[in-house]
Amino acid sequence: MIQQIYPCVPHHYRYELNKDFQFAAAHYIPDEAAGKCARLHGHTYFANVTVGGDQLDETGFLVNFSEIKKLIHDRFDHTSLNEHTDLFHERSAESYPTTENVARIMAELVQQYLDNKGNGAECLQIFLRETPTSYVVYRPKAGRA
Ligand SMILES: Nc1nc2c(c(=O)[nH]1)N=C([C@H](O)[C@H](O)COP(=O)(O)OP(=O)(O)OP(=O)(O)O)CN2
Ligand SMILES: [Zn+2]
Repeated sequence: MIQQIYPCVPHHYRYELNKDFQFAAAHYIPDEAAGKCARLHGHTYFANVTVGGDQLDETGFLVNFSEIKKLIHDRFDHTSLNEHTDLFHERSAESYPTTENVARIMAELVQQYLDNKGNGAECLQIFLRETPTSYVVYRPKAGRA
């Protein structure tokens, strides 16, 4: 089972939920500067999604753990990230499937789901490990005034 200490995100919500899961995916970074990563290769990504909120739903959930996993896992597992052209493309570096961009897009997908759910929950952090030695932490609200 995935067991790891993740960085804490500061917030004032009463509830904080975390969901760990993994997915296997291929990708390449479409830029020669990426070196060996410009060639198609694969990873088992390990993800931790952090959601905060004050209001539970009628089931007593902030959000169903399994829905958080499904949102990302069902979409990306055993796929090539570069083929998700609705999310990733080669026209700008902000849309290359780098760990940073994958983490940000995961946060956006989770937040869209939470917005539709309607109990004010918020995606606070994505921890995304691409290799045993490389990971990114993305916090949607960090850097805002
Ligand atoms: N800032 C980023 N740097 C790199 C990314 C990235 O997404 N963001 N991606 C890659 C490659 O895709 C690669 O899969 C990961 O690179 P790296 O950590 O160098 O992988 P190694 O397993 O070779 O690492 P070692 O610790 O040297 O074994 C590259 N950079
Ligand atoms: Zn890679």
